[in-house]
Amino acid sequence: MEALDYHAEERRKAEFNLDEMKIVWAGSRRNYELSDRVARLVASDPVFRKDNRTMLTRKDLFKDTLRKAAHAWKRIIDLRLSEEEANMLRSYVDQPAFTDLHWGMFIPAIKGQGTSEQHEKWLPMAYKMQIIGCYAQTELGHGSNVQGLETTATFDPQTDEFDLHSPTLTSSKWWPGGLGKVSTHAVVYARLITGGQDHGVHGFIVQLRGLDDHLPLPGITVGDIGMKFGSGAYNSMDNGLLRFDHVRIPRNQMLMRVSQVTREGKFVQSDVPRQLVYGTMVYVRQTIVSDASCALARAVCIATRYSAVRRQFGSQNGGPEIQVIDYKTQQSRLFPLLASAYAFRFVGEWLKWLYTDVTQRLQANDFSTLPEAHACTAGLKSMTTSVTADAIEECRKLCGGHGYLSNSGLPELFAVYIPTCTYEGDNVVLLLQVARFLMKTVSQLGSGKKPVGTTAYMGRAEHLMQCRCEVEMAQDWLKPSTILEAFEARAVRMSIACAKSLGKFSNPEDGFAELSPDLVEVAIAHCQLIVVSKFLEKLQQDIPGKGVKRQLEILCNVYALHLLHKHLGDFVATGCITPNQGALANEQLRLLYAQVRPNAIALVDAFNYTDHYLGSILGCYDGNVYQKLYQEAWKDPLNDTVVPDGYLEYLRPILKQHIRTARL
Ligand SMILES: CCCCCCCCCCCCCCC/C=C/C(=O)SCCNC(=O)CCNC(=O)[C@H](O)C(C)(C)COP(=O)(O)OP(=O)(O)OC[C@H]1O[C@@H](n2cnc3c(N)ncnc32)[C@H](O)[C@@H]1OP(=O)(O)O
Ligand SMILES: Cc1cc2nc3c(=O)[nH]c(=O)nc-3n(C[C@H](O)[C@H](O)[C@H](O)COP(=O)(O)OP(=O)(O)OC[C@H]3O[C@@H](n4cnc5c(N)ncnc54)[C@H](O)[C@@H]3O)c2cc1C
Repeated sequence: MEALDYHAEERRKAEFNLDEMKIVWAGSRRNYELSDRVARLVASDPVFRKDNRTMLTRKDLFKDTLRKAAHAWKRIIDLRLSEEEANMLRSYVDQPAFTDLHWGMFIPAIKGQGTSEQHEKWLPMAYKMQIIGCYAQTELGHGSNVQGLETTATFDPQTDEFDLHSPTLTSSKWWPGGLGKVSTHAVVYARLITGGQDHGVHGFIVQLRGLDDHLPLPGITVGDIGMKFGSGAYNSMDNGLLRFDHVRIPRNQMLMRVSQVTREGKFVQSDVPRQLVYGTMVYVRQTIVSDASCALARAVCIATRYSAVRRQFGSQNGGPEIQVIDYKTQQSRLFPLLASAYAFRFVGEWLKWLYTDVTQRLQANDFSTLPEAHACTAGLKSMTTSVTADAIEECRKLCGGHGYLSNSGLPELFAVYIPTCTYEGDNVVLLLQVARFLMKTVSQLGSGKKPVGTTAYMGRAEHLMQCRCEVEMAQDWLKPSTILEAFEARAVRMSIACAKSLGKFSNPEDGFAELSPDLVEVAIAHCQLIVVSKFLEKLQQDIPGKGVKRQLEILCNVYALHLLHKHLGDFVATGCITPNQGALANEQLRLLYAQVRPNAIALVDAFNYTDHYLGSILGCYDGNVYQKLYQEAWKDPLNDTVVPDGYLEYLRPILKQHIRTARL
């Protein structure tokens, strides 16, 4: 018997080839096939079940995470999965674990900052998981200000060793994932001291626990920092604390690609810029942008499918009520998020390319694009994660009361997702880095140095400062060049206005501090321009499949025009558009929502998420929401007994007292 599909009618309405859209979303046919196969593999494996994890105690959740990680590793070995497939498998297991840090930061830190001898020694053990590592940078007293870290690594020429020490309480390492209970090793960031001189923060490979007994090595105090936000969620991770009491490590465990310490204790700074010590963060920030599109797509998929099932008001002659997805307010809240998921997907693809390019250049000692890579990864990480975190909460509200149920999947997704706005760099701190980069670019405009890459538009500042938007009718807003010019003009005008205001301060740092809220806005305008322009560039490509390109054009316009509507104040205040042109953009936006509507379910089907990965009754593929909610309610442990525990001690005495009082 064919399973019932409550979304069948919605799926029939789609005006594009879904299979081709799935390939666009995955990036290529090969990616699609790999990811589809691995997602199904995980979904069909009972060990990877996750429907009960919010009910587990912290200890049980942690053990469950260890069990899943061990099983995942066994599957990876048994099936001889490639590195790419293994990464996919871990992400579909969908439970934050120490392995995220081992593969995602420990190994990349050694690869990026180690010498070839260090690669040869450490990477084979790490790849085989004979050692497990984490990334120990943040301290109790300092996270954002990396130069303010206090842990010291003092070179002792007598023994050819570094002495790792935590001189104060605030120098305790605090937060590193995987550190609390699992890691045998860490890349530790500490101030390098040789001959009494402080050379700033560098990375060191430090063994923390015995490989036979897992006990902390002498001089090391290590443990978990405690429960975090939400139930389940990020509590599967052992974020840890760590203190060193004069722990000795050999000299060759300092990561020495950027700087070296010789046998005599001489500090040698190579040609490589010191910022490469921050390279692992740049790598991870880049991956976070692609992950943002996945998390956003997940929330949007749940809210869209549920909005098509849910009906409220408007029944005519006893007929069905209106699907909430047909309310214009629902569409105006939901469809921009759907469009943002696609937009972040494409900018993530582009950022991956940029990162690969900069890595190849660095290997050839070309450091010219490093500032641009830093600004793009910092800015886009910040913008996409802030939008996604807010969007997950918006999707919860879009699902009404049932969105607040744990089994909607949204509370846990929110709890797991929100720290991305903080880790790998607080989002405001990162936007201020982008603003610095933009102010530097503006200050060089008259010097003959042509801005390149994502700031190339600033080279056309003269035109962009005085151009007038030519929109006369709503449909004029559909011209890519019109949209692009409006976003470029807004970004350049905001940058130049801020640069002028900065110029009024005698001390530029004072000016930067004073104007920082405006500078953050400037950075956001620049990042939004990057996302819009990369979406438009994507549309220049040959995109096969009936109606696929057309749908992407609609989504691109929704993305750009909803931003224009949201930030109308910026656009109008900088004189890029008139208030009337703003109103026309809004009119066009409403027309676009009507075009998205029949395709909405198919557009979220294109994410190709299994029900296992989505983990949401509201978002399940077949839309059989009510029956599943009803069945699920009875599985709650509170319903194991008809009369709850505690009735006799606490409820009955009150009730009885009530009866006595009533009798009086
Ligand atoms: C429902 C279930 C779902 C389950 C999902 C499961 C999956 C979960 C996966 C989770 C895995 C992810 C785990 C994440 C773990 C998190 C890890 C961390 O957080 S690690 C710690 C991260 N820490 C930070 O990011 C710290 C932020 N601070 C900094 O980066 C820096 O201190 C600073 C950039 C803010 C300032 O640095 P400073 O040296 O003081 O720089 P200046 O401002 O003085 O700038 C000097 C100069 O350098 C340039 N610069 C700065 N940074 C970089 C860089 N990274 N690359 C290149 N250049 C850089 C800067 O622009 C300046 O340039 P100049 O030309 O001189 O102006
Ligand atoms: C779940 C999670 C996992 C983590 N995993 C790791 C890990 O594996 N390894 C690791 O080393 N670290 C890890 N961290 C730590 C993380 O990287 C830091 O918390 C992060 O970099 C922010 O630093 P902070 O906590 O010092 O925030 P703070 O800098 O103290 O921020 C507090 C507030 O001050 C503001 N602020 C700070 N500086 C400025 C400024 N210059 N201008 C304006 N405003 C400012 C911020 O915007 C924020 O509002 C993790 C954190 C979390 C939450």
